[in-house]
Order: sequence, then structure tokens, then C-alpha cells
Amino acid sequence: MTWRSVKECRETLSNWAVQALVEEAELAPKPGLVDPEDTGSHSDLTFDLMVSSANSLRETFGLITEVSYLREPDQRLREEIADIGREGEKNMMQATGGTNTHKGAIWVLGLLTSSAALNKPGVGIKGTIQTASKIACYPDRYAPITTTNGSRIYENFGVKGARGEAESGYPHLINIALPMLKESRSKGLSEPLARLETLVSLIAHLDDTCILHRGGLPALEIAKVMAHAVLQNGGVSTLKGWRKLEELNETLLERNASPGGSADLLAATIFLDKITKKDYLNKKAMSTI
Ligand SMILES: CC(C)(COP(=O)(O)OP(=O)(O)OC[C@H]1O[C@@H](n2cnc3c(N)ncnc32)[C@H](O[C@H]2O[C@H](COP(=O)(O)OP(=O)(O)OP(=O)(O)O)[C@@H](O)[C@H]2O)[C@@H]1O)[C@@H](O)C(=O)NCCC(=O)NCCS
Ligand SMILES: Nc1ncnc2[nH]cnc12
Repeated sequence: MTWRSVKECRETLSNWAVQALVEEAELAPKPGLVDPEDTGSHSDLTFDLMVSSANSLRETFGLITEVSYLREPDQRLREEIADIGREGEKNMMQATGGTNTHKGAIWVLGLLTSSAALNKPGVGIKGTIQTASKIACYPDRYAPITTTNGSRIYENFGVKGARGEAESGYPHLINIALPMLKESRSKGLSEPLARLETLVSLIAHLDDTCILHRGGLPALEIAKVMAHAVLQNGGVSTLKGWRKLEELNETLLERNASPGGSADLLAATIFLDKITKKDYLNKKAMSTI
């Protein structure tokens, strides 16, 4: 199977990337994060701003898809998408009036849309992740030398965050989020509950530099312990698990901490789920070769 045209590939993948971000924002109640019910630990964000930010990135994902279309992953491609990604960060900042909503999401979904465009449809989730990781491993030779929240965290705690996650092959997507989404669905959870359980399992395991940057090591440790408690008490579909989820939310709010990296990986999970749906693989717009 292949795409009928670069236009079809671009429109399909960029729509799914934006949709994944909107669906992540829509999911409620997310602990510490922005959703339609509240703004979590963020005083400078709203749900509408998250949606505007997501929509401002359609062009970024579209351009990444276009330059990646049926190419090989190599150093030149890495540099081309880095340029587009940085431009995307500027567009996002313009759309939000200067608040960082989706930097981590641009990174992960940029790599995944690039990978999905250079592979043929049907390569599957693992193949898509492997290529995304391969692209991330090429050096970003023209990156401006600046201090970021991530670089400070690396200096202080040795935690590699979003970059490390990509370079090591997205272990939290492969080993935590995707299996949890599958398991929760097979237990009969509704789609929103299955996604919420997936988010909680990410918070329980990920070294989220957004939490670290805002609340330090104690916040990261307590967030992980409390997210584990949600799962150990039956998960979000049980009364006891739900109570633990509320406690996790209260603790994150008290510490002004936000699991933004986990939210980005949830959006990546939703995107990967879309690219393996049967209706996409069998879509009549796709020609079989
Ligand atoms: C390689 C880059 C990711 C840049 O790396 P760097 O280390 O400089 O990263 P950060 O600036 O810290 O941003 C990384 C964002 O990734 C999310 N994240 C955190 N932990 C993880 C994790 N373990 N795994 C995966 N993803 C993770 C997180 O994003 C979310 O939180 C953001 C808000 O957080 P923060 O910036 O800390 O801001 P605030 O809390 O609001 O604090 P203040 O700044 O206001 O004080 C939000 O954006 C969420 O998305 C991290 O923030 C990569 O970005 C890069 O190199 N880009 C260049 C272009 C490129 O190469 N592109 C190629 C593909 S497009
Ligand atoms: N829903 C959300 N709230 C706050 N930060 C985020 N980063 C990515 N998604 C987010």
C-alpha cells in the first residue's frame, strides 16, 4: 500500500496530528493539565488557547510531512525538519501570546509525522516509532545554543527528558502507554476512561521535565507514587481509583506542577492509534501496489 499523492499524505497526517492534540486537550478531568473543565496548574492557559495552539501547528506538521514523503531518514532530513519544527514553535508562541503550550508535542508529533510520511502506510506502530527515533538520533547541528528548561534539568538532575525519550526509541510509548490503552479498552472501559488510564500510567513512569522544572524532584516523586496509587486501587473506572485520581490532581495543583510531557506522549499515543486503524489502511483513497 502507498499514498496516492504527497497531498493526500500531507493532509491526512497533519489532520491526525492536530486532531490528536485536540483530543488530548478535550480529555477531562486530567490531573494538573488544561482541559475543558479547568486550567490545572496553568494560570496563563485556557482550553481555547490549547485548541488554537493545536490548530496553529497544522502547517508545521504538513510541511514536515511534505519534506519527508517517501524519503530515507538521514542527516539532511533531520536538519530540514528541525528548521520547520523551530518555525512551528514560533507560530505556536504567536498563537498563544507567548505561552509554551506544545513544545514537547511539536517534537514528538513532528518526528512521528515525518516517520509516517517516509514509511508506507501499514508499517505499523513499532516501525513508525523506530524510524522516528532514528531521525532523532542524528545530531541537530544548527540548533541555537540556548538554555532551555530541558537543558537546565539535564544539568541539575541528569534527566534527558523529551530528547532522551526519542533517542532511546520511545520506551514509554512502547512499554507503557500503548499496552495500557489496549488493556483498558479490552477491560471494557469507555474511550475517555481508557485514555485517562493511559495518561495516569504515563505519569506513574515518566521522568517528566515539566513536573521537575516546576516542582523539583519531590514533585516528580510524589506524582509518580500517587499515579501508581490510582492504578493499584483499580484504576480510573473504580470509585477508589477515581478518589486517588482526585488526590493526584490536588497534589499537582498544590505544587503548581503539570505533567506536560505525559500529555504530549498521550497525544502521540492517540496519533499512533489513528495511523493503525483499519479504515485508514483500507481507505479507498489509498492505492495498493
Ligand atoms: C529536543 C527538544 C525536545 C528540545 O529539548 P529541550 O531539552 O531543550 O526541551 P524543553 O525545552 O524542556 O522542552 C521539551 C518538552 O518536552 C515535554 N517533555 C517533558 N518531559 C518529557 C519526557 N520525559 N518525554 C517526552 N516529552 C517530555 C515537555 O513539553 C510539555 O510541557 C511543556 C511546558 O513545559 P515547560 O517548557 O517546562 O514550560 P512551563 O511549565 O510552562 O514553564 P515556563 O517555561 O513557563 O517556566 C509544553 O510545551 C508541553 O508540550 C517539555 O517542555 C526539541 O524541542 C527540539 O530540539 N526542537 C528543535 C526543533 C526540532 O528538532 N524539531 C524536530 C521535530 S519537529
Ligand atoms: N492539556 C495540557 N495542559 C497543559 N500543558 C500541556 N502540554 C500538552 N498538553 C497540555
